[in-house]
Amino acid sequence: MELGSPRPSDLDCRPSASEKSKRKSRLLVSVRNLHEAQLAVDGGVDIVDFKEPLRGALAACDPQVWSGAVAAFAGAGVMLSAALGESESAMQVASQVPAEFTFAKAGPSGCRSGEWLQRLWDQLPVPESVALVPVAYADHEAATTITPEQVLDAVIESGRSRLLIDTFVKDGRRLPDHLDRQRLTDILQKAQAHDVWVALAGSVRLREKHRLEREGCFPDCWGVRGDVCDNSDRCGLIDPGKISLWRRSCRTASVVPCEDETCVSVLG
Ligand SMILES: O=C[C@H](O)COP(=O)(O)O
Repeated sequence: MELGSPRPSDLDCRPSASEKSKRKSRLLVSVRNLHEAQLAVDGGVDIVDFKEPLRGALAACDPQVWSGAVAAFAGAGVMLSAALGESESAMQVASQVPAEFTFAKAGPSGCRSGEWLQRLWDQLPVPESVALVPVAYADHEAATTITPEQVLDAVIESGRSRLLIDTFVKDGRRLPDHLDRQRLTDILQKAQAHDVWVALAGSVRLREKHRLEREGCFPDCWGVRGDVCDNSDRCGLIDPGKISLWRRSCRTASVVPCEDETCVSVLG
């Protein structure tokens, strides 16, 4: 069953065995410096995303790290991404994103309407070659902004083609604590119907990825930081072994072939 087609029941929403093999997602890992970026590249991630976890959900790294990344990884077969921070700080650093980067992500904090957000996206001075990735927060109230559904509508209305859903407050609560399966699948279905590429993030653990996939949530990309760090501390050190587990999960089976959490936890 394609995500854009009607779903007769929750049970039918689960993909068949043949569909499972087609469900592969990109893997984005957020790093804070070039050393961590090298670990991510060595671990085979698709997108290396630069952000400083100590300063918030989507805080930018020093632009010197961005230029160092171009020198180190251009031609390494990996896409580079920059977190720009929230609306106002994003405006200040957007023009410094290297043209060699593939993506730049801007947070919606304080933007209280779709029009407001669209104005922000239009005004951000990212280089033309860099795709702006609008961000929605699952816990939007904490960021004084609109819901992920409303952000998706603004993305569609503005003719943009990407959306990252993340969490604003990193307090242990995770994406599914704010957005239930029904809302997530509805968002993904609508996005797919409008050719919008969606990345899901927000303190997601590997076992939750597996569970969400069993429930029919198949984003184009999964974004992680905390779950690939020692002790799942997003400000801690990156663990290459955890990157491998995520990479294997994203590149091979999107859905683990069992239903119980014990089995999932072996993989996750
Ligand atoms: O863009 C994705 C985020 O970096 C995810 O970070 P997190 O897993 O610590 O919430």
